[in-house]
Amino acid sequence: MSQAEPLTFGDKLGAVFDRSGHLCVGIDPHAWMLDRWGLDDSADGAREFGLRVVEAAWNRAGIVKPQVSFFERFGSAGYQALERVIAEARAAGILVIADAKRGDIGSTQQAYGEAWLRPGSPLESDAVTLSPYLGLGSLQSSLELAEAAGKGVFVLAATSNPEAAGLQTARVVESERTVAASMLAGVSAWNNAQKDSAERRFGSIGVVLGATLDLSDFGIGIDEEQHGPSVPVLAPGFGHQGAEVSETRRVYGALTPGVIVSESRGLLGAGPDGIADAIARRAEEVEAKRG
Ligand SMILES: O=C(O)c1cc(=O)[nH]c(=O)n1[C@@H]1O[C@H](COP(=O)(O)O)[C@@H](O)[C@H]1O
Repeated sequence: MSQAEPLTFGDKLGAVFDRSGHLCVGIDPHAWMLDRWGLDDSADGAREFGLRVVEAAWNRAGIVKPQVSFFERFGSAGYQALERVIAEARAAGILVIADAKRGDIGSTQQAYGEAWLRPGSPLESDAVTLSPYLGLGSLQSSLELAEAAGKGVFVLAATSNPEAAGLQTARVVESERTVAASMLAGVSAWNNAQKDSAERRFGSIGVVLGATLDLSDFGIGIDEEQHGPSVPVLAPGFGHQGAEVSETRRVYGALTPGVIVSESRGLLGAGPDGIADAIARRAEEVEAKRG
C-alpha cells in the first residue's frame, strides 16, 4: 500500500477512532425535539437544530449521523437543510453517516448510491446506511462506488427494533445462516476481497447491529476470531432504547474494535444549552467503558 494511495473509508474511520473516539451523535430533529429546543417544526428549524448539533459535536465527537427522514418531512426545503448540515459537518472534519436506509433493484440502487456517496453530489456524505432486503447483491453498485470514492456503507443486519427479529433470524437456504449472520458474513467477505485488505485495520463496508440485542439470538458468534480487516459496526440503541455503554464488550465481543456507539435522543434531549456537555461526557464514558 503506497503512501500516495487515497484513504479508504475504513482508514478514515480508524483515524477518527484514534483521534476522537467511537461516539456518533445522531441528528434526529423529531417535531417534539425541535419544540424542546425552541425551534419551529420546519425545514429552517431542522437546519438550525442540525447546525447546532454539529457545532456541539465539534472537537467532542468525530462522527455524526443525520437521520434523513426527519429532513425529508419538509420536501425540497428539508433536503436543502440536510445538504447544509452535511456540508458543515464534513467541512469541520466530522465524518457523516447519512442514515437513509436505502435499498432497491440494482439499477435504481445505483442512483441511490450516487445521491449519497458520489463526490460532488449535493448530499455527499462519508457513508450511508443501506437496506439489503432485496438481497445483498442488489447493493453491489453502491459497494463498488464506496470503494472507488473512499466512502463507507453500513448494511442493516440485526436492527434494534423488536419487530425485526422474526425476519432477521430466518435462515437463508444456501448457507443455513440467519439473514443477519449472512449479511455480516457477506460484508466481511467483501472487505476481505478488496485490494490490500491484509494491511487494513478496518474495511469500508460495515453492518448495523443493534446494541439492545443478544446477537447470539441472531446466529452471530461474537467470539469468533475475525479474519482480515475488522468490520465496522454501526451500533444504535444506546441511551433512549436502553443499551448501556458499559455493556459494549459483552454485546459485541470480538467486533468491539469496530463499534460506532450511536446515540440520538439520549444526547439531544439535553437541549441546546446542555448538548455540548452531554456529548463531551458521553464521549469520555465511551472511551472509558467500551472495553
Ligand atoms: O441505522 C440506524 O442508525 C438504526 C438502526 C437500528 O437498528 N436502530 C436504530 O434505532 N437506528 C437509528 O438510530 C437512531 C436511534 O435513535 P435514538 O434511539 O434516539 O438513539 C434512529 O435514527 C434510528 O433510525
